[in-house]
Amino acid sequence: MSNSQKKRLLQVENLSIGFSQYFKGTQKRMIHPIADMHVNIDEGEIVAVVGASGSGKSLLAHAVLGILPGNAITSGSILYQGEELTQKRKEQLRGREISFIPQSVNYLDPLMRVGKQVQIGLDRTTAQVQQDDLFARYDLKKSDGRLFPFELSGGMLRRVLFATSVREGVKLVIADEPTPGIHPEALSEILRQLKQFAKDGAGVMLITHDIMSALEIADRVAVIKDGTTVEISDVSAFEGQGDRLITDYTRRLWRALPQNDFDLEFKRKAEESCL
Ligand SMILES: Nc1ncnc2c1ncn2[C@@H]1O[C@H](COP(=O)(O)OP(=O)(O)OP(=O)(O)O)[C@@H](O)[C@H]1O
Ligand code: NI
Repeated sequence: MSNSQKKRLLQVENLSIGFSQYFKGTQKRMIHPIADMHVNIDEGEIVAVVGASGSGKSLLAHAVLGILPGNAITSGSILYQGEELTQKRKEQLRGREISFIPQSVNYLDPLMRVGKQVQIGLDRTTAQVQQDDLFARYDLKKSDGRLFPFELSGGMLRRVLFATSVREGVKLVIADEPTPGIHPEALSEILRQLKQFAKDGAGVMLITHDIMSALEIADRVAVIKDGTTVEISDVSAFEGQGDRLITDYTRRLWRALPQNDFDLEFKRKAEESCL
């Protein structure tokens, strides 16, 4: 897709998420893991969301999908195709136009055969053929479809999760850590599939710890720290010593990658300058 055709698909502004919690039995308090988070995704664009564990990446995804727990209180705005994404609209779009590849295999139904789970949302008459096709694509045996989740390995379950997200007419794909525990061929298949979603015009939010994979396929990278967006940069800024990156935090993240083997003096100076 050329730039001139690209349209804004998702726009998250000033997102804050708090939880009311009981402590000491009866007293109530609020915690605010997310404050003033923002991110936007255009049609045909892959935006990677990276950040430390607990920084709020999954909560961002869950807020867009409308699957936050009941005690969550959110503020800010989430626009999808220029219109406010209300809870009702989230529920209508989820699993259809907006597809979710969850972080945990616990999202699968433990009591349903995995083949049936992959068929959810598919046209009845062609569901079996499509399932066979998806299983082949993700290196699963046809007979695996008759198994229950507990009978599959972690890597196989992740591939089943991926298969549940591939639907015709998908416009926004939210993939939360889709790659851990996946062997290299399946990893490149998953990255290829995410790229294909984007090529077909969908927007992709790729949440990951795997910055190298993210840089391989993403157009832009949003860096999240302590529940806030610290930077959104073009992937091209992740080169050399990261001089084109905006924040020291992101520069440090980039320089800390194993292949960016800068000399120690440089690392020390970089660290001092961010303290
Ligand atoms: N239901 C909840 N109630 C209270 N706090 C929560 C709840 N869910 C998440 N949090 C807190 O919000 C913060 C962000 O959590 P989140 O799951 O979004 O992190 P993450 O960036 O996805 O981490 P990881 O990379 O480990 O998956 C964490 O500190 C977490 O403890
Ligand atoms: Ni997470």
